[in-house]
Amino acid sequence: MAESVLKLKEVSVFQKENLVLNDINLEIKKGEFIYLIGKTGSGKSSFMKTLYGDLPLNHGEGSIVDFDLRKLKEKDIPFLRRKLGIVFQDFKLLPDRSINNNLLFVLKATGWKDKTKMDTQVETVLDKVGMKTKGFKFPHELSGGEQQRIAIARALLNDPELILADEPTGNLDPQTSVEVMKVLQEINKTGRTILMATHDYALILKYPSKTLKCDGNKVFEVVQKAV
Ligand SMILES: Nc1ncnc2c1ncn2[C@@H]1O[C@H](COP(=O)(O)OP(=O)(O)OP(=O)(O)O)[C@@H](O)[C@H]1O
Repeated sequence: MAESVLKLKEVSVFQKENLVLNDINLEIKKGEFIYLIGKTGSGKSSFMKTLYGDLPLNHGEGSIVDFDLRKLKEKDIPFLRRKLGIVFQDFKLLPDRSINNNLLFVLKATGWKDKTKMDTQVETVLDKVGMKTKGFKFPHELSGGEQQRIAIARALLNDPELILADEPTGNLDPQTSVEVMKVLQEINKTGRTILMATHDYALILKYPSKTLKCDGNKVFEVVQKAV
């Protein structure tokens, strides 16, 4: 049996005092690719934020990549984030430095010291997203799709056990979305677990996979109908 990378039991998600999601019971196993869908405001981002420690888990039990979310302290959050790869809709690259330096910055911030190993790791992750030749460029010199590939490369730097992608194709045109999706699929094929929040039903139809839905304060699995 594959080991679990995320387990939630009777979890409630709050934004301040407002209940967003209630009674979530969920297990994600190593190697799965899971979509999280739901209308605007249904709680997808709040759910993701609870998983990476941006919102506290005060109700229910949750473990993610060996961290107990209920016991998570402020000081644990950087260590949790090192085991997660997080990808956002707006790529969040640092505009004042090259792609290589964006990636080196993250490695330094997460405790890497050996320059040769750092350079090799930067090259490895850029290669994984098909951007090996673009490291010298600045973010504004890249297209949206290319910037998102770099953001995915950045998420891979510390070899994460779970990738949380919140609307990674939200700012991209349909064709570019498919290209970014292919990159995520490749990464999943190498054994990494991915949870991806999306509005993009065309992508889900093209790349069917287990799908969770946020609706009416609940999170539940939906079965995709053949079309
Ligand atoms: N920082 C915040 N403070 C208070 N309430 C918030 C905050 N962020 C979101 N909410 C509320 O929490 C609920 C869920 O929002 P959330 O952003 O999680 O939804 P979503 O499904 O990710 O939406 P979208 O698809 O538009 O990104 C909404 O009612 C929203 O108004």
